[in-house]
Amino acid sequence: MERLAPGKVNLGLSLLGRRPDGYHELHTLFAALSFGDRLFLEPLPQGIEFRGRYGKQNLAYRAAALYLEAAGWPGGVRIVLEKALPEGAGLGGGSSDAAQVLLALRALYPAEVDLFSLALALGADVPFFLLGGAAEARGIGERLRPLALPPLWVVVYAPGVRLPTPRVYAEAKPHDYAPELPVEAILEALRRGEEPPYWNSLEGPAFRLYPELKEVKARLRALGLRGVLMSGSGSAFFGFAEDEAHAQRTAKALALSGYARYGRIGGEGATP
Ligand SMILES: C[C@](O)(CO)[C@H](O)COP(=O)(O)OP(=O)(O)OC[C@H]1O[C@@H](n2ccc(N)nc2=O)[C@H](O)[C@@H]1O
Ligand SMILES: Nc1ncnc2c1ncn2[C@@H]1O[C@H](COP(=O)(O)OP(=O)(O)OP(=O)(O)O)[C@@H](O)[C@H]1O
Repeated sequence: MERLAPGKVNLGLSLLGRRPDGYHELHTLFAALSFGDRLFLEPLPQGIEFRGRYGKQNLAYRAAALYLEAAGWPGGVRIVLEKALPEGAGLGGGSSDAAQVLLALRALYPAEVDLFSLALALGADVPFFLLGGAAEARGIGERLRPLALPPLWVVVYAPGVRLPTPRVYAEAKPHDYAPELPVEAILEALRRGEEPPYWNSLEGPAFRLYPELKEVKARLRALGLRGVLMSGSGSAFFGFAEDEAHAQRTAKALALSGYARYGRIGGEGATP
């Protein structure tokens, strides 16, 4: 069984405040990309064979162990993970891999298991990837409301800066907190091809840690992309191109200095 584990971008991310448990209350819009990692899974009589980095620490491996244990299933699975998304870039790579493993194992070994709870235990971004497409998220990212997005050409660029998510959140200060995102105004601007009125509250902490990221954002704007924003906890940025030719040209120019890809979000073609 082969599955695409799509990446994601956050079409706006507002930090509403800090919770007693140390996590931050979020308001964000997730959008799955049309590209991502690839997973190959096949059933085994027992045990988990995993081929990919980090071994048993890999989120894909951990998702398999969690599901098989929760389902109480003696069977096992062989997983080969083919990474295509840059790690620690804010594109949800590991989270998406984990969600796809949960979905694949439920297909291989159906059981009365609360996939959503297993996903949330693996990470704040994992529940979204059980849905795919686009969704408004609250809480730490687990309270989801599906959204309909117009089809858009998106360019994603990650400079070679690895930004660990916990480090960026740890750097967030109360002056980085912001109100809720204007969801309807954002969707309307995206539909009209205008500059969306969104922001990412984690840019402040990320730019304090790595000031050179400000230049990255300015460069993507100078290339004519619209709605340029850092995704998640970074260091990846994204922006919208006028059409496929513009997206292709821009990704090509950016590929000379880091990870750059173009693809689609929204419309019916967003999720595989
Ligand atoms: C930045 C985003 O990617 C936006 O989509 C997510 O909020 C982060 O999701 P994630 O990478 O799955 O994050 P997790 O692995 O669950 O958490 C990593 C660390 O980020 C911090 N964290 C995460 C989510 C959140 N709402 N508040 C937080 O403060 C916590 O310190 C946590 O220990
Ligand atoms: N399958 C995986 N793919 C990538 N990283 C993984 C995986 N499993 C564990 N990791 C570890 O988790 C860290 C975060 O992975 P991930 O790629 O999800 O970060 P991210 O792109 O910033 O995601 P997010 O947007 O959720 O913060 C990596 O730096 C790596 O150390």
